[in-house]
Amino acid sequence: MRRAAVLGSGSWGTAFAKALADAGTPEVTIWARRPEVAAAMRERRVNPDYLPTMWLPDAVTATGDAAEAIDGADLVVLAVPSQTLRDNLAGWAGLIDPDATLASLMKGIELGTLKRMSEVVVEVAGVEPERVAVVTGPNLAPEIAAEQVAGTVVACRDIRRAELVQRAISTRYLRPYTNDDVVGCELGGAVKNVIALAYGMAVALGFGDNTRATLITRGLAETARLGAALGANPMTFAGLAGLGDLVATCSSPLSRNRTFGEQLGRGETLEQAQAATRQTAEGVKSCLSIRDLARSVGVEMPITEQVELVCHENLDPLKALAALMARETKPERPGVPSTGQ
Ligand SMILES: NC(=O)c1ccc[n+]([C@@H]2O[C@H](COP(=O)([O-])OP(=O)(O)OC[C@H]3O[C@@H](n4cnc5c(N)ncnc54)[C@H](O)[C@@H]3O)[C@@H](O)[C@H]2O)c1
Ligand SMILES: O=P(O)(O)OC[C@H](O)CO
Repeated sequence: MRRAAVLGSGSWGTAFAKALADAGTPEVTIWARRPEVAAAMRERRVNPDYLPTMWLPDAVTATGDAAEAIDGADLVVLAVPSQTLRDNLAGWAGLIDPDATLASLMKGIELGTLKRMSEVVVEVAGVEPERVAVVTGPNLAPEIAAEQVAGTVVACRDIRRAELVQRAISTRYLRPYTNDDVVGCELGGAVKNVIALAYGMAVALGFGDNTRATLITRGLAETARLGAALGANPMTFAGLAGLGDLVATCSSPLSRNRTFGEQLGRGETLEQAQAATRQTAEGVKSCLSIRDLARSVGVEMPITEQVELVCHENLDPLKALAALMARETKPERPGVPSTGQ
């Protein structure tokens, strides 16, 4: 890649820009919604709001003008909150080079349309699905920013484009793998946020490692069931985009979703938890769209259903856990995704 635009200056967009530059992309321009954040990045060489301790490489600059960022970019990276993608991209679509690769970093499902982020990109930008890559995996931005070693996945229907993006972010601290299962990789990233909310609630309520392991394992089971119903390869969920990201997000106090779940578990209301959270905990909105998506294909997602009730119907998290334990008993059947287990 010669020139990359990173649209969104949150923690992941900023850390991803560093990875692109460290991997050898000569020009990386971050677009920030607030011009003062762009100015701070240009002048002070840090993103003061999101990653104040990470120095931006020389190849990275920032602007508040999306057209300036996108101009001439052969890689356009989308890193805004999922529910804002449609409106933002509508303003950017006409600026994107006809052969540019679009890479989505977002982990959510759109409310209302129930579309994955790459589907929104295809629809709004009017591009072929082969031009859209998804980058997802166990990638807590502060750890990548600190050059802590991690794997990630670049999923794309066109394996040549997946390899282009793979090369563009391959550094001594980030090891990308390609995958052609876009559906599975995206669902892994979106659903793990919801399971991490449940995990955070369990942590705050004082539950131990048995509870936590059960939530991770059954959370992965319902993710794989949804994936199988939507045409994903069930084995994707055993990889970095599935189990890897789920474990990282649930285990890490750096996770916004797990932290938000802990706040709910301590008895805070949705509004109180939102007021204390400056960054996006995608699972709070995506629990609604993922629940609806599962229902639309007749898949049971009991943890997701309970998380939605806690977040949006004020259900006591302890009652949500009790409801999960009171479900009808059944065989486990690991590795055999079906709709209703
Ligand atoms: N932070 C991470 O560790 C991480 C890692 C992997 C994936 N992701 C995913 O990447 C996406 C972006 O997350 P993030 O952590 O970089 O930042 P974020 O979600 O907290 O916010 C992204 C940026 O978008 C801006 N923003 C907020 N509302 C906006 C709007 N209406 N229009 C345009 N911009 C707006 C914010 O100011 C911020 O600069 C999310 O989908 C997230 O799940 C995050
Ligand atoms: O901070 P979270 O909960 O949005 O998680 C960040 C990343 O998705 C982890 O891979």
